[in-house]
Amino acid sequence: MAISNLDHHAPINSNLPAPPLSFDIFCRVVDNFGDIGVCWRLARQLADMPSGHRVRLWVDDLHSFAKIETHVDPTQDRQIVRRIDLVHWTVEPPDLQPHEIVIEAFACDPPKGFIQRMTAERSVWINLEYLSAEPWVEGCHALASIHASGLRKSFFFPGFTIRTGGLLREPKLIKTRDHWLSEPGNANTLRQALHLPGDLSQSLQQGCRQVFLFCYPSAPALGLLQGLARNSMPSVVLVPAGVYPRLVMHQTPHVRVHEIPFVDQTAFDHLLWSSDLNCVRGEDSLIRAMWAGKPFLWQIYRQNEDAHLTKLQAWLAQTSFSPAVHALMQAWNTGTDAEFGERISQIMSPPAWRQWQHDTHSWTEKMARQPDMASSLLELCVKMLQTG
Ligand SMILES: Cc1cn([C@H]2C[C@H](O)[C@@H](COP(=O)(O)OP(=O)(O)O[C@H]3O[C@@H](C)[C@H](O)[C@@H](O)[C@H]3O)O2)c(=O)[nH]c1=O
Repeated sequence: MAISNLDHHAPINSNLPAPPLSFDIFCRVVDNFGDIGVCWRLARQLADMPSGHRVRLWVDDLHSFAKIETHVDPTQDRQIVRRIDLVHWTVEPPDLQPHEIVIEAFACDPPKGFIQRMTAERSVWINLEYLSAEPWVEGCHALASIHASGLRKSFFFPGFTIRTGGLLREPKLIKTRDHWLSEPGNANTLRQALHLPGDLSQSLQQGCRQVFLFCYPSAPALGLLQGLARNSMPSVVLVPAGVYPRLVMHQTPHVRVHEIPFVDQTAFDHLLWSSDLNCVRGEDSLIRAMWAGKPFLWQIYRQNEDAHLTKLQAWLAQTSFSPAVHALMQAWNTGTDAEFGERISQIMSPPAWRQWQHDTHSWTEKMARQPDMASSLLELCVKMLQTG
């Protein structure tokens, strides 16, 4: 395998080529919503850029997609949603001409016939990798290998440092968040749209704690309720339907649990922004919780041989959280309900909570100063087009 490393920090030759560009993004939904979540965000950000890039997104599972984007019709093999050309990627995919840039998400193997046509078109081929904070990522970002077709395929690694491909962040996201939060009516409108019962909405308006819970079934969620119960402030825990169905049986008058419907990615952000504590999972919601800037717990997607725990440690090492928050995150991923409940109740003491709020806020600010992923990806693609 021939490997080359394109210097992605070198300046772009501004003469070549002129935007707008055209993109194919291939997405196979392996599990859950993270694969399509990342691809959809990326597709939207590219299509929304002022240059007016053309984006075509190939997705094999339209039903999962429709849960996080209500405009998607799972019965339609071709449709335009938010100016993006959607193709249902079936076992017999349509023979379409490849665009200039082909993004293969998470090594999902575009169709063979399509790759052959990419050779004729000399399309730029990028493999978008999963997010990891492990140190080796910096050394592998933007490396290329020569595929059997003769095409060069470059490996784009998102990440938390400037030597990686960065994190998905729409332009002015932090300003948009602050503007949305500055109008308290926005949170109320969101709660109405989620059909929250009047008494819960009222409690939240009166300052009761809002907790958003998006986790895997192995999370010590009962421990979370126990920890919240020990705090003097009442809580309302909002759980997307199907995420933890048994939890509602464990609610008390002091810690209420309410199932909410799945929402689109914009409303998902609003939910995170308006909550006091966010429990998130996987890859994409971690980043969204980070942009919300509120204390959050991350449950990492489980991998064979506990590889995910190494990733969790690598990520924690890059944050500026206290040892108590490190232990809390570890307990959220591997601890019992009792252990987690004890730790969360300790961290809810006012000084520890303020410290966590402060540390999350500063980490978010630091990350928001780095280049965002879509811009870095675009920069790499332009260089690839220039170098041929
Ligand atoms: C609950 C909810 C989620 N979402 C979106 C937010 C995210 O884009 C997406 C959830 O994706 P994640 O947070 O990544 O978690 P996930 O567990 O759904 O997806 C996982 O899939 C595996 C295959 C990956 O390897 C994991 O890393 C992870 O990405 O769903 C909504 O838009 N509305 C909702 O109501």
